[in-house]
Amino acid sequence: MEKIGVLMTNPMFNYLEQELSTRFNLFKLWTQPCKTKFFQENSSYIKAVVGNTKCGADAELIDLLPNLEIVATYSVGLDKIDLNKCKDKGVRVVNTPDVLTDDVADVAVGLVLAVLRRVCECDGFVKSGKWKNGDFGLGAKLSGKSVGIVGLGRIGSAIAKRVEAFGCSVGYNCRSQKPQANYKYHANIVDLAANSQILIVACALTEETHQIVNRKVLDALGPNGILVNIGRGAHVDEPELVSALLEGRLAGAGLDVYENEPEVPEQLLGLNNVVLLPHVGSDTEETCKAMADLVIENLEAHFSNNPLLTPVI
Ligand SMILES: O=CC(=O)O
Repeated sequence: MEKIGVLMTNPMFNYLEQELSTRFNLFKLWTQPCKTKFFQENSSYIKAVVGNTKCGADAELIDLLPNLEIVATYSVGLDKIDLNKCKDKGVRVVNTPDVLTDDVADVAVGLVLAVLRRVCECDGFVKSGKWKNGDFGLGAKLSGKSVGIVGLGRIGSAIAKRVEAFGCSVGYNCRSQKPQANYKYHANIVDLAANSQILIVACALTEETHQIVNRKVLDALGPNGILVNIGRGAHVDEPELVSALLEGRLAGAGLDVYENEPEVPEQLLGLNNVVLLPHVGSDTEETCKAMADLVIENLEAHFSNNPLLTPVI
């Protein structure tokens, strides 16, 4: 029987690429020298798209694929998929929730500690031999601080659990209050920021959450406040974040995500009170394998007419 056509939008984890190519007729979009010719010749064979946080399935791609049945993203975030278009066209959508929750929450706490305890600066201090000339300065304490979490979904809740273990008080902002959550709910993010020493962004990127962290929020967090973002770069008004840091209206930031990855605002590169990661929240061997397996299992379930494991649509 002819193998089902699957289009991968850009390079991902090698294991995923290999496993897909043993099961499906795998087309790698990034290897095609002429996209127009590629789609003219192959679009009718493609029944599935595998995307990720860099490139998913926008309206243009979906329209180019008349026999598309399913979009599987190798990510929990859905912001690179035109969900309305998928709904209209009856295209199923799956993502990789749960398996990455712990890793992303770990990175959020790692960023908080790295900023407060100046871990990267300390590392540079020792490696450059400066320690021989005198002691390193002081950091700030995490235990007992107030932490505000924007988005109390799977990842936000995992972060809350972790910072609770540090003796922190937890508040959160979400579209609606979570009846099960034992944390203080703030219907307004400015309110949450005003009552937090550390603000952690952990929500999904949607129209409503685009630049949810704006100047007002940063000013409410204040000159002793720390911002950590493990959601999406577009959650934060980046120029406002840069100004707040440069003008001392914010104490520091820990970022794993940026609006135009892999571009990072130039001014952030020279700041000691900022810790920058290259969008690696879920990038561990264990979790990437689990995410890849979930993509494959979802596709296999779909093409065998079995229920999807992690359906979005
Ligand atoms: O950013 C990572 C993801 O959405 O999985």
